[in-house]
Amino acid sequence: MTTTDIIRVHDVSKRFVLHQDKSLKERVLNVRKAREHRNDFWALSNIDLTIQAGTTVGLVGHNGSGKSTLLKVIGGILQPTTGKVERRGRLAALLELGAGFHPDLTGRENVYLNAAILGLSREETDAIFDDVVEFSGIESFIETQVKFYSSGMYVRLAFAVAIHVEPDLLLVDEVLAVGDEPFQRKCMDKIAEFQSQGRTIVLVSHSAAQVGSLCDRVIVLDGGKIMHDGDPAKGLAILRAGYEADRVAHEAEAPAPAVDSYRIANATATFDPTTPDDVRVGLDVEVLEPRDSWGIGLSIENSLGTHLYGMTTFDRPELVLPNTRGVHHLEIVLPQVRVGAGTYLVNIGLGNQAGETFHRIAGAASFAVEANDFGYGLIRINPEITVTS
Ligand SMILES: Nc1ncnc2c1ncn2[C@@H]1O[C@H](COP(=O)(O)OP(=O)(O)OP(=O)(O)O)[C@@H](O)[C@H]1O
Repeated sequence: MTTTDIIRVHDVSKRFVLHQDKSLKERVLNVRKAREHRNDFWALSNIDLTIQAGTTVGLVGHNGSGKSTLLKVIGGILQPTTGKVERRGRLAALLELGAGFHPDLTGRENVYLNAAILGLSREETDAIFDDVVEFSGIESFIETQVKFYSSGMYVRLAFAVAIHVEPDLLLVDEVLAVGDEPFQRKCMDKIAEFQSQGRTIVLVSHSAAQVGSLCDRVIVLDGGKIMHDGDPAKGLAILRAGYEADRVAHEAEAPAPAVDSYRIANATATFDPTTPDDVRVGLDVEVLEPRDSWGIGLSIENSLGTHLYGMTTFDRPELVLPNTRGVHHLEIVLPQVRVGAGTYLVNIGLGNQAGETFHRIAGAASFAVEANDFGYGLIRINPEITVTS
């Protein structure tokens, strides 16, 4: 390790053994054959990485890609099957909900127990105790056994302890998502303060916004292997592309919707950064059986499923849509769609004002925004920066 390295993960693989025997009887009968019945599963394969002190690293990936396993291996909570992990400095980890807390002890007793595990003396814990309780915001429950805590209360107390023991390295799994919004904001402020103090943070998050704004490095895991290690915007783009591929595969499996009067025959969407930032949606609608009236609904979502925009033609009463049998081509231009880099889905539905749906295709078309103008995030901004004194 160089002096600035705080973690070094060297060729680490982690195998879990999944036993397939279902019943105790089967297990007793198969006691000799147990080895034949086990299924090895590699949750991590040949992971190499070095984390420098003072950096904030985000671990992202699909469910089951190995993020939590890697975080636990980094934290020494799980031993790798092969390879080794070197670590320096004081470590505080917020992993599974309730991990590190004894259910029969009170909040107060758990604070002392946790702090002791993290290397603090009784006097040192006395000195931080009031701040821990104040930060957690659960003063009135501090003498209650933690088995009676809600999941939010667990996380509040665990995070409060973790940040007050002055760790060099903070590991945070998805647990923070459990807290309510004001508490999450308070945690984010604290994490930002940690960053400014030069501490190291490794976090697992499903929130692209959180990772994009906090991390200076993103590691994308897929099937226990590193797919990307480095630039956060690129990492998040790779992750989104993966979600999009899954969605397309899922759509392909979905049964075709019932169609009676109107049908979406074709849909395309293109993004043109030169126009500037127009999204052009081309739509072929086949009128099979004309009704009194019909309209189009359109919405845009990102590949993490966040709904960004929606409209219907019913809100434009002056618009007259063709209503004779045959295929009609329409174009809907959405100007100035200043969304950040990523792939976006266009959902289209045909129906009437009474709420009847004739045909709807989720993800009827998609468009890609290649790059951000400057910085990163859900929207694209090109800031003007001037020095005024
Ligand atoms: N103790 C265990 N025994 C057996 N398999 C395990 C164990 N822990 C994790 N796994 C498996 O290892 C794989 C990786 O799990 P891990 O929890 O690291 O994924 P993750 O990326 O954090 O997922 P998520 O986003 O769902 O939290 C999963 O397939 C999981 O089922």
